[in-house]
Amino acid sequence: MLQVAVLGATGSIGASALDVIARHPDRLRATVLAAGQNVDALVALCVQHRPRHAVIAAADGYIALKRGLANAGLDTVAHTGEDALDALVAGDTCDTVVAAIVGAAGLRSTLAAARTGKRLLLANKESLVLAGELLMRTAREAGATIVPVDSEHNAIFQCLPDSHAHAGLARLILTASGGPFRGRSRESLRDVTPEQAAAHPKWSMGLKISVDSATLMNKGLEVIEAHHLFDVGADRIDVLVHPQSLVHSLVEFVDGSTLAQLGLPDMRTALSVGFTWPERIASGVGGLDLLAQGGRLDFEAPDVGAFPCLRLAYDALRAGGTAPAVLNAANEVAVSAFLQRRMGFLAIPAVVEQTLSALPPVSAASLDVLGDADAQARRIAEQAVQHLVT
Ligand SMILES: NC(=O)C1=CN([C@@H]2O[C@H](COP(=O)(O)OP(=O)(O)OC[C@H]3O[C@@H](n4cnc5c(N)ncnc54)[C@H](OP(=O)(O)O)[C@@H]3O)[C@@H](O)[C@H]2O)C=CC1
Ligand SMILES: CC(=O)[C@@H](O)[C@H](O)COP(=O)(O)O
Ligand SMILES: [Mn+2]
Repeated sequence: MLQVAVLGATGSIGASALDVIARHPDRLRATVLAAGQNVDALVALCVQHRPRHAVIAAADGYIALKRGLANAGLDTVAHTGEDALDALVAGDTCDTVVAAIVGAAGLRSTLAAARTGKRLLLANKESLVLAGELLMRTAREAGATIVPVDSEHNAIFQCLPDSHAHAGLARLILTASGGPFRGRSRESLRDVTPEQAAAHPKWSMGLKISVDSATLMNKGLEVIEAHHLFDVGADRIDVLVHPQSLVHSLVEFVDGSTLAQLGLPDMRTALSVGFTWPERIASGVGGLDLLAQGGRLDFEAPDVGAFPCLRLAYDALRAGGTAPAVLNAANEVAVSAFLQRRMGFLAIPAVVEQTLSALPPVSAASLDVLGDADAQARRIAEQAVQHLVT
């Protein structure tokens, strides 16, 4: 029986992970559920899944969580704070961790899982963008198994089963849906609303990643994520827009073969792979009927003129050091300001670019250096937001 900690349980990935877990009561059990601030949703999940521990990040939610669990007649133990979460992730109530907290807030618990050699189903791409070398080294040294569950990286993972395949690798091709604004000019995006930006054409996801998909920053973060996961340089990672979102990514080999993984756009497939790979279990996702899906697979080049975030991410990866951490932090500030209607959609790449220019990269030697870069970038990006709106 795999004992699973689901971090970000109240989110979109959390829901998909818990759906797969509930389908396999003989093999999978949710023992730890963690969320940010949504106490009611966390208690409801505890009623359904009966974990041993529930963690709410926001300290002011602790009493309500404790009371909610008691009122529901559960013996689930309530916790709050990052130290408590780290201890649970590292402890023996779980052997498998679904890392699905959104943003840099997920780094600490992701690292705690890696440090203690757990099976890590990694959705929280920001932790790899921020501290990829450190996270991969930590996992390697501790013997942790990282299974990427970001759909593109999960596809590549399935196409690269062993070191022989890796040795013959020519390039990775990440597919992108193009987001809700595919085909539009840069100027036409000036007044788009958060609702329009968050309306992803193919995937049902949290707000932050949906906006990232609309700017193509999601694909930029994924290029950096792929670099760390598969140890491939920026020059051998390409992006291809594929509006049907049925081909989840491709791997080209030196002999001219290209392998791809296809399936309906539903994260339960990638999560199922993560739980039991190399064995496959039912995920609840049906098979892919290509004719029913329209009978065609289209591909086009990304438009980096209209969507400069993709170029900024490649630049940050090539610059190295703390640049990806700065890119990530500035993007988190900018997306949040856009969602709060403090600035327009086109200001997102502007804030990221200004922050990157203000903070030249230094060697990302330690977690402290990366933490400082993240904090400085957030301050500078916030100033840029204020400057843009005044
Ligand atoms: N959704 C998807 O299909 C995909 C998502 N991903 C990645 O997975 C991650 C999660 O995405 P998604 O599920 O869409 O996001 P959601 O916004 O739907 O969910 C985010 C989750 O993180 C929790 N959370 C936020 N801040 C904290 C914190 N400080 N401590 C603990 N928990 C916190 C939220 O809790 P609360 O509800 O209480 O606020 C919620 O459970 C992101 O990194 C995203 O890029 C990758 C590929 C696909
Ligand atoms: C489901 C998933 O993995 C997302 O990251 C998805 O890829 C977003 O779609 P875009 O291709 O539009 O960024
Ligand atoms: Mn993805």
